[in-house]
Amino acid sequence: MSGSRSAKDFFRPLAVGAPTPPTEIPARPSRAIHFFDPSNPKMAAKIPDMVGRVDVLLGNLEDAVKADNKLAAREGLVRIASETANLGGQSGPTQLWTRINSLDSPWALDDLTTLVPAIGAKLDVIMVPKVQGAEDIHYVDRLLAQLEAKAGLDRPILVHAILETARGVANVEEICGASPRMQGLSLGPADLAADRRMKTTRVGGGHPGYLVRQDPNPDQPDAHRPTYQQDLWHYTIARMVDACAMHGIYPYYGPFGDIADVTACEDQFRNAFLLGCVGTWSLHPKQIAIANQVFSPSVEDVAHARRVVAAMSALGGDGTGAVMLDGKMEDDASLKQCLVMVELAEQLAAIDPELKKQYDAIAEEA
Ligand SMILES: CC(=O)SCCNC(=O)CCNC(=O)[C@H](O)C(C)(C)COP(=O)(O)OP(=O)(O)OC[C@H]1O[C@@H](n2cnc3c(N)ncnc32)[C@H](O)[C@@H]1OP(=O)(O)O
Ligand SMILES: O=CC(=O)O
Ligand SMILES: [Mg+2]
Repeated sequence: MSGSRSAKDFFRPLAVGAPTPPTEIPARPSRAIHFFDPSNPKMAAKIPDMVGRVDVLLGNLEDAVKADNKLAAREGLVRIASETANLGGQSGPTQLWTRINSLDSPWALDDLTTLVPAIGAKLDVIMVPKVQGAEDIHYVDRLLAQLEAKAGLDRPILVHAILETARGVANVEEICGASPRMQGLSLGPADLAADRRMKTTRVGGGHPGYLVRQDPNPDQPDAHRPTYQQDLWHYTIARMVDACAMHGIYPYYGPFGDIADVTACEDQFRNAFLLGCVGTWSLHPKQIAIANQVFSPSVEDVAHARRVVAAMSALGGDGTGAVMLDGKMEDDASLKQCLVMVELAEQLAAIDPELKKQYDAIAEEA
């Protein structure tokens, strides 16, 4: 919770007539947040067909959009949101998000004052880049409340922060708790690497130089010593996951810029999934399928999780006690992990008919 507001005020609207802030952030499937540049006619043309096939479509207005195209991107997003059926809003199969320009840029204010009146009812989440601390969220929070009140919106637009500065990482817990609108965090490995003065030149992913080497064998000092590449982003993602879990919001991996390396992309996404992230960014259409697959629990894991839930239910259903399953001890702690899997599988099955078929098939086999 914000340090500057009392508990009773935290969930009051920040402007007269603005919608009431949410007390809980719903767990809507968001395995892939697919980025597109609304000023790029080829990308824009593909958006209607992507509705229903990707969990989130994000009209990007920030980095990767040329300065000369900033206005066209903003206007393009308004047009796409207005003309595309079933996109955004609470009931659509595909959420509509945007990434506005950074708050110190010449464009951020116009991004918000244009988008909220024009397409506020369809916009689910606004992603704010380069968030440094709670003060950035407080600024967006108040401005959104004013704009929502003026536009007569009845549902608050949620806010998502990109963690991509050293100060942002240092302030991660206060950013997550700065507003009841906070929906989640994404890792921004490219800007974060630059801000930290890391010696990398990539957009996310690993680096072959970041490794540990096996100790020498005293009996064979000249023998080959294998090396093991380490994950540059483990520390930051782990901090994000804890900060988000503590505040009841959702962590995401960010961009993986090596579009051609689908194998390493899948590995990076899976590390984030296993650590607790709920989704990732997709920069190119071919990353959508990778994200959807990685951020959906496997049928084997869901089958196992259901067996643990059934075994613990047979014990009385209150979570107490322990059972042996396939030689392994299961108790309340493993039951809770299994419930995370089962609940996620149910949420995804509700929006993904192909996945539903796979999960249903294993239920019938069991
Ligand atoms: C560090 C950060 O901030 S990351 C976030 C910001 N970056 C982005 O948002 C990048 C978004 N993606 C892109 O700009 C592009 O995918 C690029 C530049 C990486 C590659 O683009 P291309 O060289 O055109 O890729 P490619 O030729 O494989 O594209 C195939 C088709 O998919 C389209 N396409 C490519 N990316 C996308 C996308 N993100 N959404 C929709 N369509 C896309 C292309 O327009 C092309 O269409 P066509 O068949 O009608 O010609
Ligand atoms: O915006 C994303 C990043 O990695 O920087
Ligand atoms: Mg960035």
